[in-house]
Amino acid sequence: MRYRYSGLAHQGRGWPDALAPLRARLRALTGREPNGVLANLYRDGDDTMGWHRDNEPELGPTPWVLSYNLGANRDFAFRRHGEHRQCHALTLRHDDLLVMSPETQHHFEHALPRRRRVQAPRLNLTFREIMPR
Ligand SMILES: O=C(O)CCC(=O)C(=O)O
Ligand SMILES: [Fe+2]
Repeated sequence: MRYRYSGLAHQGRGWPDALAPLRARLRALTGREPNGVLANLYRDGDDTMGWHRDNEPELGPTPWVLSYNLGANRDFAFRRHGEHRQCHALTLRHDDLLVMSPETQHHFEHALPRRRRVQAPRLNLTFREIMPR
C-alpha cells in the first residue's frame, strides 16, 4: 500500500499484530474497514498540526477517518472550509475515538493547535480507507 502524506510517499508494511485488538474494536464500533493507519506523535504541546482536510486522492471521494487518541489531552479545532475563524473545538482525551465522516472532510478543515501548558506526549492514530489503484 502506498500513501502520500505531508508531501512524502510512504510504503505500508502490513498490520502489526499489536494493533489487532484495536482494529477489531474499531470495526465493531463503526462498521468501517480501514486498511491503513497513520501514527502521529506529538512530543508535547509545542508539536502541532496545521489546518487541513483529509482529502488526499488515495482516500477517494468519501473518506472516513477514525482518529484514536492516546496520552495527553489535546484540543482539536474545526473551521468551515474557506473561512478563517474557528467554529468548533473539542478536547481529545486518552482512549477517545473521533469519527470524521466524508461530510466533515468536505465542509470543514481541522487542526491541532499549540498548547504550551501541555508537557506530556500524545499519540494519534488515524485509521483510513485507502483506495487501491
Ligand atoms: O493528531 C490529530 O488529532 C490530527 C491528525 C490529523 O489530522 C491527521 O493525521 O490527518
Ligand atoms: Fe487530518
